[in-house]
Amino acid sequence: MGILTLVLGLATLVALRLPERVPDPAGEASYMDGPVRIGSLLTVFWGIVGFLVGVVVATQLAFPDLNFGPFLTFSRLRPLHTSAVVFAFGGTALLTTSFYVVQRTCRARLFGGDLAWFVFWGYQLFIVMAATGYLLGITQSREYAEPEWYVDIWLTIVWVAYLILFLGTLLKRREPHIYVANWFYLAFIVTVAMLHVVNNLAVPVSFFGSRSYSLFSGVQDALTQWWYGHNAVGFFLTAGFLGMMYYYMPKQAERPVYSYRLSIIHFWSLIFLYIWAGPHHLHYTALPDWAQTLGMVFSVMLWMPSWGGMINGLMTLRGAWDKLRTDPIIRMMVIAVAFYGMSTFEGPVMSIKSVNGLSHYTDWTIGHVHSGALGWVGMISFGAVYFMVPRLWGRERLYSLRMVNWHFWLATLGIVVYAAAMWVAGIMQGLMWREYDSQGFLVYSFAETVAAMHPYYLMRVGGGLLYLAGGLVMAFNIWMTVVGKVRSERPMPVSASLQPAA
Ligand code: HEM
Ligand code: HEM
Ligand SMILES: [Cu+2]
Repeated sequence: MGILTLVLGLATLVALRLPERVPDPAGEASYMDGPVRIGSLLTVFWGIVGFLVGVVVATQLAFPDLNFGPFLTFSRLRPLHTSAVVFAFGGTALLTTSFYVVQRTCRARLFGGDLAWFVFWGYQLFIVMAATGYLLGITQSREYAEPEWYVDIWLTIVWVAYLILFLGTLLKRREPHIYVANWFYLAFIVTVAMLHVVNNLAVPVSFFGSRSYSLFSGVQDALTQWWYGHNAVGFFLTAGFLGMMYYYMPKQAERPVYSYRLSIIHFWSLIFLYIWAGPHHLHYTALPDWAQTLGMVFSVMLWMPSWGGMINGLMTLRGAWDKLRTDPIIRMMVIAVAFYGMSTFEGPVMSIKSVNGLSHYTDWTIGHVHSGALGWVGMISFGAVYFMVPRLWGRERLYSLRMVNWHFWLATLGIVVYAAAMWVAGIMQGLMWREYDSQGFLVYSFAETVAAMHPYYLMRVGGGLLYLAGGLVMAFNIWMTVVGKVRSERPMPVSASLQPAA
């Protein structure tokens, strides 16, 4: 609350002292790209912060002595990691790209003038309030919704403003058609608003204290949390990023979307199915059996639209596959879509009750999370930033394409190491927990299964470091592009078949 007061106070002072604004010479005719520029840079910044904290928590799991209390224990740094990557990195990427995409596909300036600045900085303030709370030990202990009531109220205000901004821009569009990317962004904004409000219904203990009590209890509470948690994956980590895919992939490939009809089917089936699948997080709990089965069935059905979307993305490259050799940005987008396909195949498999009986509580889940997170969410965002930055600063091209290539390989290698280590660790863990001897006694104590994880946790630290290194290469490349440098380097190889005949 102190931070909120301080920031709002300072902002008021700045606003009061600001000289009379010179109206933008291009006025309504131009796009509002100020928040998009800062957002592109902050996406990179938050990415690196989030990956760094990820490497720290991964190292703490391998070496528990590295828990330095009370501020830097695993328990406080873990939500710092998840919020930094999902909400700070992913959220800033979503806000930024949605501002960019909606203006261009509607041929309209963002609605509401400075409203966009309020939404942008208001969201950044939310991130800072949430993160400082975690380190101080303030949490309502709901996964992916840890911030307490005072932060939740602030986010609600910002989010409603975001919805008004987005809808307003759609309404004043000068393009008869609403491009499909905007449907995905809109679904993301509307659903996240609903999820956020319901999941955070709580009564504060006092006006000046941070503590509150949830309106729900028992199994209803669990179901509310996982209705939220699962759809946070579906609408925050999936729908919004699909909006990105549907705009930036065709742009970078210079090809139209493979099938517009498929994209509409993809959209409606995805949003209809996702909302029912939450109970797959609560298999074999006190949740009624029918609800668990319902969650499982809808999860398995989700495989279809997910792959429809993946195929639509990949097939956009038809006739342009050679670009995979010459354009590392396209390569980044393709691997993103491939990981989207992989994690949306793995998810339905894990939602089957008998499989979940093995995978639940194990590192298999963590591997699944990160193939979606590092592979899909991370890579598609990197691709979008690489696409936007030269255009936003009026540069002819990025500082270095070869560095994009380095980033691509470092990140891909990092994901593969991370995911492979977690699959082996997770399945081993699950099998060790259920290993009985001929007399019916458990073969392994829990501590033994923890010790068996050590080598895999070390491998994960290695994978995380590679991914982080890729992020640093990107930060350097983006910065050099912004300051206007162009690296003199050999161009990326052109495939032999495309070489002009001598
Ligand atoms: C350098 C890269 C990264 C590393 C080393 C890393 C490491 C970790 C570690 C060690 C955990 C805790 C696992 C546990 O409690 O057993 C974790 C959890 C998590 N991470 Fe990451 N992470 C990275 C990047 C990301 C990214 C980019 C995202 C999302 C966009 C992400 C999303 C998550 C989520 C959602 C969880 C919670 C998973 C669960 O509770 O099932 N991580 N990460
Ligand atoms: C068709 C799509 C998908 C289905 C059906 C699905 C299904 C599942 C299942 C069954 C679990 C394990 C629940 C448990 O045992 O606790 C899970 C966990 C998770 N999945 Fe997925 N998944 C899908 C796609 C994705 C994607 C694309 C991402 C990321 C971008 C993702 C992120 C997560 C996260 C963060 C968790 C961990 C939740 C937690 O326990 O903290 N999922 N998913
Ligand atoms: Cu789920």
